[in-house]
Amino acid sequence: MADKIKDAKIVFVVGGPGSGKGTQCEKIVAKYGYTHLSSGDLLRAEVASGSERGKQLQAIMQKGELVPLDTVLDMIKDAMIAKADVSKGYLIDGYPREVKQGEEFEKKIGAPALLLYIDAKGETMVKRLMKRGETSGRADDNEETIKKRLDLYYKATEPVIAYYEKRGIVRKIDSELPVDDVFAIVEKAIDELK
Ligand SMILES: Nc1ncnc2c1ncn2[C@H]1C[C@H](O)[C@@H](COP(=O)(O)OP(=O)(O)O)O1
Ligand SMILES: [Mg+2]
Repeated sequence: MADKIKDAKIVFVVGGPGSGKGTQCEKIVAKYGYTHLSSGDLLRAEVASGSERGKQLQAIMQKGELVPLDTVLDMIKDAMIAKADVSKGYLIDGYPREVKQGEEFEKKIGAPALLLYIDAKGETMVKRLMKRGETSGRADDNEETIKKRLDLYYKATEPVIAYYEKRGIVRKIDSELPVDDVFAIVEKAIDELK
């Protein structure tokens, strides 16, 4: 079953909370026809379903912690397989959150062709998240949880970037710029893939 997605282009989209991953992914989908899979959105959908698993996930996410690796990976894999016939490529947004998650992804699914590192300053991310929190309805867009998410990002996720830098597939994107200027840099990185 995983054979179907073995040859697909896989792009990891990594960056801190509020750095602009979702914003850029939306634009990539519109221009390139990629499938956007946000691990956070998949998890929040599970929470919204009201299932028992959803309730456990909500408790973890509300604390700003990482949910168990196998749970996220299974959800991503199922979503990838569901789109295998129509997808030009996959944007894996918000995953891997830690090096171990990247290793498991490659074992069970495949290797990424590119890692887009969406880079913004800590203070910029906090500002954007506080603003997003006014309308997002996300339980984790509040000051206390934002701080925890940022700490965890620096501790667990930045090593992910270093790990893939050694493989030469990281493209760092300056996400301090206005959205369209950020996208101009993103486009170059995607175009190089062809
Ligand atoms: N380059 C940019 N300039 C200004 N605001 C931006 C931006 N990119 C994203 N935003 C806004 C949109 C959202 O309200 C908020 C967080 O963006 P997001 O795409 O939801 O981030 P992420 O998915 O990385 O958490 O910041
Ligand atoms: Mg997002």
